[in-house]
Amino acid sequence: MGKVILYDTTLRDGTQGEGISFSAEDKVKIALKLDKMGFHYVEGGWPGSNPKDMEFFRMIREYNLEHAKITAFGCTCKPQTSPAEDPNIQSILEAGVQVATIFGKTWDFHVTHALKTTLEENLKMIRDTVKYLKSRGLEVIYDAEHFFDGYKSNADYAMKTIKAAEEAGADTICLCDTNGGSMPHEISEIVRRVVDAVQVPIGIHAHNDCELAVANSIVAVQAGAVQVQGTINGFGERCGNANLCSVIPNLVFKLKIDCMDHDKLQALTELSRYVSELANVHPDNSQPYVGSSAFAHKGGVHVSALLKNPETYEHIEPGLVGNSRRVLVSELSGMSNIIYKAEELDLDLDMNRTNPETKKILEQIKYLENKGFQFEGAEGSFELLMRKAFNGYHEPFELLALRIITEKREAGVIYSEAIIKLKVGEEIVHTAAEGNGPVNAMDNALRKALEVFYPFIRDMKLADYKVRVLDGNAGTRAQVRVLIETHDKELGSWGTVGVSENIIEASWQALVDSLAYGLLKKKKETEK
Ligand SMILES: CC(=O)SCCNC(=O)CCNC(=O)[C@H](O)C(C)(C)COP(=O)(O)OP(=O)(O)OC[C@H]1O[C@@H](n2cnc3c(N)ncnc32)[C@H](O)[C@@H]1OP(=O)(O)O
Ligand SMILES: CC(=O)C(=O)O
Repeated sequence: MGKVILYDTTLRDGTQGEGISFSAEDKVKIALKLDKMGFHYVEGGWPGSNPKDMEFFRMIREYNLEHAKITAFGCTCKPQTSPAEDPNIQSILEAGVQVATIFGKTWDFHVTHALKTTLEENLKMIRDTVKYLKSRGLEVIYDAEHFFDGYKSNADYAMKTIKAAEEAGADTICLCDTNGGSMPHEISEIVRRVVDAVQVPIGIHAHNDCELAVANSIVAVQAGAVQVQGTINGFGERCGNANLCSVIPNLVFKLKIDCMDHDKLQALTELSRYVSELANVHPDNSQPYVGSSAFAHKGGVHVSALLKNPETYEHIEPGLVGNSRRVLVSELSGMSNIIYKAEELDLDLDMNRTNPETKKILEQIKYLENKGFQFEGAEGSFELLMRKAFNGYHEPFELLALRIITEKREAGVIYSEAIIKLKVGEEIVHTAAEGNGPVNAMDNALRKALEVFYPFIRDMKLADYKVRVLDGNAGTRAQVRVLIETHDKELGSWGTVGVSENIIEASWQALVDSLAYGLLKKKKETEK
């Protein structure tokens, strides 16, 4: 198998996914990234749909792209009209692109029930539209909407529609599994028949309604398709499109098909997270290849083998797609997890299987996890725990007393104040601070007391604060887990955890670890 052309439709079909929207500026940023990665086509949007998509086409013209051709999307002209008078087609010309992607109807049922026209008229619409855009000097990709459903319903008519596109001069015909309901064996067989019957290159555009969009894209390529359409992170209408973050490494590493340079593929994880960030959606941790759990190892048996050879539990080397290996520490850990983690964190601790402290700390982790702690997202608390167990750690401060008052005053305003007494070295600090709630007041008071000794904690910002009720049936008596993420410009981000039946106590534990770990990181940084 030779080369496969990558066609990204994140900016068009991707934005048809629920909750996904990009500004014109963000679309430009994504298009530039895709270009840099070596994507061959970037579908920028439907210029006839909305002013933002048209604005994208105006903005992207200012850039000289290295690899990608920008395509503008639209449908065939309306029944009984000509493309020259169809505003949707005219907007494609206005977009100033060199490539138009036009979708047309394949399925007889859609022609009669959605377009409400005749089968003959639909063929004319396809022919006229493709011919018109070709006559205006554009490369034309013809997306055969519902091709597989159409083929199953009336193969003869489905073939006539793509023949009409071919005869009118379409440069590529892309077969769409629009409703995402086809099985791999159907895709494979139908693509093979089409490839034998037409001369133009064939593409595949698969939706994920049966969780098969990636598999269907792969079998289509094996059956002769040479273009794959899909989106970053699988964003798209309903259940999404074929996820190119999976399709591409599958093609390159599993089928040895040339579609992206290996050095560019190393930016795939970053691309995936960048697109999620701009879409303002949380990255899907369990995404194959690029998710943060894709190479995260939790079970003790796995980690033990991994230490001997990573290939025992990894199908590829994570760095090939720019991802990295992670070892999680939890109640499912064995000593291998602890030893691996200590090495990864570069802890100068004498940690090995024969050292009884290693076993003790493993037991302590299991005990704490059983109580509701979770160290997977709290590497700060985990490292402090290990350091405390190995005796080389001195707490940077000690709590002597804490009092929090919450008062509801006139006009419904809630007010909180925390009064705190700490021992820092040999000194006693006694201070108070207000906040918009008890946790905020406690945070402010703790920082106020410590800033005198450690001024750099001003730069450590609370980036995230999550509370999870652990036993919902206990109502307001329930145990809660607080996870805090702290960020510092210089030191990066770290997570800490606290668990208690009292939300203030759980927050206190996580807050104390957050600052104590920040101080430890700072100390390590200055000693470097
Ligand atoms: C399979 C796909 O994902 S295709 C892409 C789908 N994406 C989108 O729909 C997002 C962008 N769409 C839009 O902004 C709007 O739908 C527009 C601007 C394109 C059209 O808006 P309106 O003119 O108000 O039409 P509306 O959205 O209500 O209906 C779609 C029309 O397109 C027609 N149509 C659908 N497919 C085709 C086709 N291949 N060729 C020609 N006309 C088509 C429908 O029959 C319908 O026309 P009708 O109102 O005369 O029945
Ligand atoms: C064209 C397209 O997006 C589809 O048929 O799914």
